[in-house]
Amino acid sequence: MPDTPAAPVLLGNAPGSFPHSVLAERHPAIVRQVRDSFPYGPEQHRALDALLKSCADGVIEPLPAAAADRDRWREWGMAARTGRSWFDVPWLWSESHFYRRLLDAVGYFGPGAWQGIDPFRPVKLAELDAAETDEELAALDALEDRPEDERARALLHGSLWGNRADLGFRLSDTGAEARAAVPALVHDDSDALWARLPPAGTGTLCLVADNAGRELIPDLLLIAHLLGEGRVGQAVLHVKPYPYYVSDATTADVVDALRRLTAAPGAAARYGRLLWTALADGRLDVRAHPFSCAPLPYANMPDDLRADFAAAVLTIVKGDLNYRRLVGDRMWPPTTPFREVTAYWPGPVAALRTLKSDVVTGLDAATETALVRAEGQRWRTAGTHALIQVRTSQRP
Ligand SMILES: O=P(O)(O)OC[C@@]1(O)O[C@H](CO)[C@@H](O)[C@@H]1O
Repeated sequence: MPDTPAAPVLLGNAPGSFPHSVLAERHPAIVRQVRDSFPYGPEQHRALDALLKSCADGVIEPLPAAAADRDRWREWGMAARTGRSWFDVPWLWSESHFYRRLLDAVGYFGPGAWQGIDPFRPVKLAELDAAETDEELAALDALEDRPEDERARALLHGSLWGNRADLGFRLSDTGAEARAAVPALVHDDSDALWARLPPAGTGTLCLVADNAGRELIPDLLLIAHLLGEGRVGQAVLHVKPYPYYVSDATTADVVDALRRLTAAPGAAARYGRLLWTALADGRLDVRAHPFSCAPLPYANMPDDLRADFAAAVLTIVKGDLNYRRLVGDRMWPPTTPFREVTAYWPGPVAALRTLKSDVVTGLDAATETALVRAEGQRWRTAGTHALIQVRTSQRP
């Protein structure tokens, strides 16, 4: 980032700030929801109590000696954070570590009978089964006789706005779903995105998924369209290796979404079958890299992941958290050029995101002024605005 001095890293220690509210209010609400979702035993209830206490007024403890991922967390900066308040370390690190601890508390990492049981599965499934999902799938039928580029654009916007379907966000902001979205994007590089995905394209698309359910379904539909219409030869879907940020997609969620598609009537089932076949013949691959749950920005990504993204004609990075990791979780002035903060990314990259946290880059000054005039700073976190940002050249 040659011309861009680094902005301050976001911490959670300022009462009244959005990061502080996530640590002080959203995390306890998540613990309550998880506790109510399963008939956990006394050991798990005790561990959840201890986690609540630690998050409120305790410090970050070392991982258990037997934890299989101790070395990984050491590489991810565990030593420097151990013994410090959850509020005083980088917010991204603190949040990410919270999910690691929550899974530990409910026995997800085992050994034992609860090993591998996703504590968020009931809320994810409820969303997948909702009537709104039926309506969204039925709407695909009306698209079928539209020209290809019109379908492509509709599916891109479906994937973008699907990012509002974020269960963690809704838990701490109960009015979020009812609030009307503002359809005009705060930044729209979609022409540059389509230029990377021309008809008769043979390259590989990477899509770094965010939420399961009503976000993952439109992501899968977009992938199906691009494969089916020959805009890409292959696609790689990056998901989380374990449950994360409540509704983030794992491989199990991909399977649930595909089953939902193939069981639906009409066009939805055709998209589902296309994807099922593409998985079988290798045109679609699902990866769950450990770094996808790392508490760090993507600038720290390991070489194997870097090679994946370098080989893609385009990587689409979905959602708010991935955006924070893409540009660095910093309080950038909103007019900081997106191409500069993503200059480290090894290939062309596109961000599709609804705005649900303070971090934003790449806006023009007039847009920022108009947003502030209309909403103060609320536009950054309300989840009502969205953006499509693309950086195609390697260097700014
Ligand atoms: O990545 P997503 O699902 O779009 O949003 C993630 C989110 O709900 O969680 C974080 C705060 O916990 C913020 O980045 C944002 O509010």
